Amino acid sequence: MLELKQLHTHYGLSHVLQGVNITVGAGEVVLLCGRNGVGKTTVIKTIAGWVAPTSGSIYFDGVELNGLAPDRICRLGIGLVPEDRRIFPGLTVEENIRLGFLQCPRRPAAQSRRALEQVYGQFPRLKERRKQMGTTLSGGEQQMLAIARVLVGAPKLLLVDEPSEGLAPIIADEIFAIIERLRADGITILMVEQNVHRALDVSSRFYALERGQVIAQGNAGSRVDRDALMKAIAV
Ligand SMILES: Nc1ncnc2c1ncn2[C@@H]1O[C@H](COP(=O)(O)OP(=O)(O)OP(=O)(O)O)[C@@H](O)[C@H]1O
Repeated sequence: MLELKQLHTHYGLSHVLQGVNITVGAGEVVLLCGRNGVGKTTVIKTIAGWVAPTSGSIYFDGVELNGLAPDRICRLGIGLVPEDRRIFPGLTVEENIRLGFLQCPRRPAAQSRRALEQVYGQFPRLKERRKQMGTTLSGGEQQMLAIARVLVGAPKLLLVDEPSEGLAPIIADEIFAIIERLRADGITILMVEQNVHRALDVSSRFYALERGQVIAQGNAGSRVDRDALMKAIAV
């Protein structure tokens, strides 16, 4: 579904991605991990078109994404849940979710009510709190809201950046359970996560980055591959 080939990205003179090769197959949850500042978020932002690559290519369902604007990439079926969640102040939970239709209108307007009911089915807590201001939700609920807002756009591929960041372990577990459910629903996910042990339990495969390059990759279900990963990133 997604293929990054020899991807290089710079911020000015800083050469952040140095030839990254990553593939994500339909229905997989792929974990991208590594130490702070190695370029994980930059991979996600480059795929979503927020940052332009200097060279290399990105193919999504056979379409080359390089040079496309973020809204075009979104319409092709790639949804990004950013690290900072970006809940809009002054808007209720439901209004925040509805922004997902505007941000990425892949669904005909007639289907939006159904899409809303569908995400409320997946996130009953958001339904209960639909009239509450989005910014007054707890951290875990705000993460759910950020995911729900992208899901109403019916993405084929979900990019999720550090979903458990700043959450208590028990709340982080809820978020990982959501990732697991989305995977069971057939949604393809590329996830950046620092909580490697927990993230591996809901992933199919993993890649580890170091200084802008892939230094380890393997199957999340393989004990040998997991041990090699832990050695490579020393967690
Ligand atoms: N807009 C920017 N301008 C200049 N440098 C940047 C910019 N964004 C990120 N960087 C730098 O690029 C490098 C990679 O950053 P990136 O956010 O991709 O890393 P990361 O692996 O996601 O880190 P973390 O785990 O801390 O979120 C870092 O050295 C960072 O300081």
